[in-house]
Amino acid sequence: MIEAVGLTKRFGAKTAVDQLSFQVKPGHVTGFLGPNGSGKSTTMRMILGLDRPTSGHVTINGRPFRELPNAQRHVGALLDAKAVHGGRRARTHLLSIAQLSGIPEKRVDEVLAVVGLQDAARQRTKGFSLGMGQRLGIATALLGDPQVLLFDEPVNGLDPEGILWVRNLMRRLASEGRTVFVSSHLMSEMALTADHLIVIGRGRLLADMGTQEFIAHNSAGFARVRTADTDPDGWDTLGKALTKAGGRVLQEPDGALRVTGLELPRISDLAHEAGVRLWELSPHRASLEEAYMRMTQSTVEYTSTDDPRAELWEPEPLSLPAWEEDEAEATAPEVPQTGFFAPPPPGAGGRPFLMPGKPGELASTTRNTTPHTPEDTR
Ligand SMILES: Nc1ncnc2c1ncn2[C@@H]1O[C@H](COP(=O)(O)OP(=O)(O)OP(=O)(O)O)[C@@H](O)[C@H]1O
Repeated sequence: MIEAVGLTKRFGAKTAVDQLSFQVKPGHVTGFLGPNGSGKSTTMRMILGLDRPTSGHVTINGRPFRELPNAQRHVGALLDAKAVHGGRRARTHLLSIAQLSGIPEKRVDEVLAVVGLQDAARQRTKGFSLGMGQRLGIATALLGDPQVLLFDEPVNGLDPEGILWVRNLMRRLASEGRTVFVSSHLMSEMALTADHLIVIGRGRLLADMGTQEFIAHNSAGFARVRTADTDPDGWDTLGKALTKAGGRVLQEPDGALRVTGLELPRISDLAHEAGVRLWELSPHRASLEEAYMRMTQSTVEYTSTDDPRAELWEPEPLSLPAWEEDEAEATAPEVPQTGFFAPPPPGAGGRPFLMPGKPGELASTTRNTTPHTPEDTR
């Protein structure tokens, strides 16, 4: 297990890591997420004893890295795949590390086979592609058969087959009871690989929770409901029935209704009771990428003027049906409230979510400041 307590690192006036406390537990792939410059690499370097914390501490299986006897046997890490002597052959590179750590030579050939570099074993690494370098870095991390593994952007430069291989490798290592801590900017990949997430922004902890829980907490799903075109009044009848039942109803540009706050079976029952035929009733769940973008948006340091995130907080494009307008006038603040509406499907515009007030406090979506409930994610 990796445990950080109040971990802080300052470089002059710059606080790269700010009072971080978290645990990375064995048996899980824990994703480490954060925008560029948020302090991920600095945190990993402190875990590995390469940077000294300004305050706080971090331990691996109860000990600081520098106090671990024969650390290579306990901890394997890939921080920078390019940190290899280019004139060395891949096998020689691994053999030199193995010999320094008392690891038998046959293990070198084992890890070369695991990462699929047997045929390149005698090539000099300066001729390696980005993907081959990543594979060699992963082989180096696995060399001591360690219980704790750290990977900083392990899928950088890998082709789709390589990405799938890394995903399966991480999951297998975790299923063997190892501690696997991996950073990546590829959200779709993280959603498939990590079962737990630690998210930081500007060096501070933003979230520490299961991947599915993170998505549920930081985005709201909704139901799309379309009434039969043959019944022109159907949407109005249904909208009123859903609103009366406590649902929040917005109208999509194509005439469908977007409903939050009601389960799909309940929407179906209400439509049936109102005598309205449905042509569509579908659940929409947010992606990890959307949840992550919403949570970290105000902690991003480097933003292009052409930032694709902009579409996540464009003015709400949906209209309020007539039966919602009275309620909106009574409850909506003069300045639109962040997190007030359910988010749109990815890429369709929407509003940002509330940011946590202090480190570790969850960003959550609220409607009229009511706490988020699991039902809201339907
Ligand atoms: N040796 C250093 N001296 C001064 N500042 C540093 C040093 N190392 C990191 N920083 C600063 O600390 C902050 C965090 O950097 P870090 O590399 O840890 O972020 P990161 O989350 O890994 O970013 P990325 O996703 O871009 O790799 C940045 O503002 C960076 O400029």
